[in-house]
Amino acid sequence: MTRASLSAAPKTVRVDLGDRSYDILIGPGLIATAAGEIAGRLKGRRMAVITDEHVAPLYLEPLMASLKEKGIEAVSLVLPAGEKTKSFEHLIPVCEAILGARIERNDAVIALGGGVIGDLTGFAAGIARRGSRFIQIPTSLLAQVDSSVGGKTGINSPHGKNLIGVFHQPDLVLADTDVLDTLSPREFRAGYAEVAKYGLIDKPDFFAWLEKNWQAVFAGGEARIEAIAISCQAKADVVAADERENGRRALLNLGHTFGHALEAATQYDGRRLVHGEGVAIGMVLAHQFSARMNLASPDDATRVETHLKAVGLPTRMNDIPGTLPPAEKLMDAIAQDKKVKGGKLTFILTRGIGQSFVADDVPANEVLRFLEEKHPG
Ligand SMILES: NC(=O)c1ccc[n+]([C@@H]2O[C@H](COP(=O)([O-])OP(=O)(O)OC[C@H]3O[C@@H](n4cnc5c(N)ncnc54)[C@H](O)[C@@H]3O)[C@@H](O)[C@H]2O)c1
Ligand SMILES: O=C(O)C(=O)C[C@@H](O)[C@H](O)[C@H](O)COP(=O)(O)O
Ligand SMILES: [Zn+2]
Repeated sequence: MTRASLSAAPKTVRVDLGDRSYDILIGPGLIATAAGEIAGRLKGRRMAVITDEHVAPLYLEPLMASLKEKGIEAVSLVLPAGEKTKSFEHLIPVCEAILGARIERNDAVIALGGGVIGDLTGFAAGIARRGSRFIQIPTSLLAQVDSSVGGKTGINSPHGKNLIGVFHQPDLVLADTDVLDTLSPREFRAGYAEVAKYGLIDKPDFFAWLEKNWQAVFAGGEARIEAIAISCQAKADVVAADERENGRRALLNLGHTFGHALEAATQYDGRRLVHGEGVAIGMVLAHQFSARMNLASPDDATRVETHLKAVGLPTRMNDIPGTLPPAEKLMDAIAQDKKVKGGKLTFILTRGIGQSFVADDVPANEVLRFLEEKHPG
């Protein structure tokens, strides 16, 4: 079992994976004290920090100063920001930076950034020297509540999202909640979609709490920290129970089969659609499709859409700027989804708010007709 500590600051959520268990620390000021947390847990005194061009000017220097103060020798690599960085092109310099810095097995690779940097760096750490230690310092809301936890790493392909990668768990996650103040409102909203996802999977009370308190979560302070801790705890519980997605972990994919197809269809162009926005549209579609299959009430889909719209997220395919490829093309990306088994589609569907389930063998013709109806044309 995993458990969030109630009173301590920072809050700690433990991901319970036997001898690969690790802590997620959540709270203000953690970048400045990062080296203390790292040195207390890892023997190595050499690190490679990977970050992006937006995060580096804000947070790289304080992190490097903290490492230096504790006698940790570190190199850094700054990559372009955005989803297109999750590619073979950028994997190569990350691997070379790790090897060039002579990161040994007790040393570590640090991802300082959002989910793009976390997924790419985690993949490089997973393959360099057949597996190097890895620390996540997530700086976007999405990365703090989702991508930094659970060990899914990888890059995209024109064939689909995250199709190349490995499971490689971090040794530590440091979620400094102060850094969210510099995140753009659009990126904060995108991360919020993954927060709402935990409510829609199996926490109807949390979803209802978010409907009432989302403004406080956006404003910062205790409500925000609480929402992050609840999200991390939810993810930690699922990962501890099903690390490699043989069953229950697939629930974390709610909204993603549609969402990933839309990201691929927009060529991972963040000006049109970012991951969390795809998830928001995908979660509305998953609830609408469940209603169409007579599994849930259409009122639930309306409730989900109303809430996501209220926070300013896109909820329909026609909220995406530009032209989308036809529904048949979206089906090509859906057919590449990692949950497909024996050519049969698996979707996360729902019986109502917080009652999601894994549906195997979803008829492709029904999905196609549904997408044709919803497609902006
Ligand atoms: N591995 C997983 O389990 C998992 C889970 C969810 C999402 N993901 C992946 O995560 C990626 C999306 O992550 P994301 O939404 O963090 O995108 P991102 O990494 O592109 O970050 C969003 C933007 O915010 C900037 N940024 C990040 N932190 C900032 C800060 N504190 N201040 C100012 N700017 C900041 C970044 O430079 C970027 O421009 C997708 O590739 C998605 O597939 C992975
Ligand atoms: O951790 C998981 O498991 C998830 O599904 C979390 C998702 O939010 C995330 O976007 C993940 O990368 C999607 O996984 P994928 O296996 O469909 O690529
Ligand atoms: Zn996601």
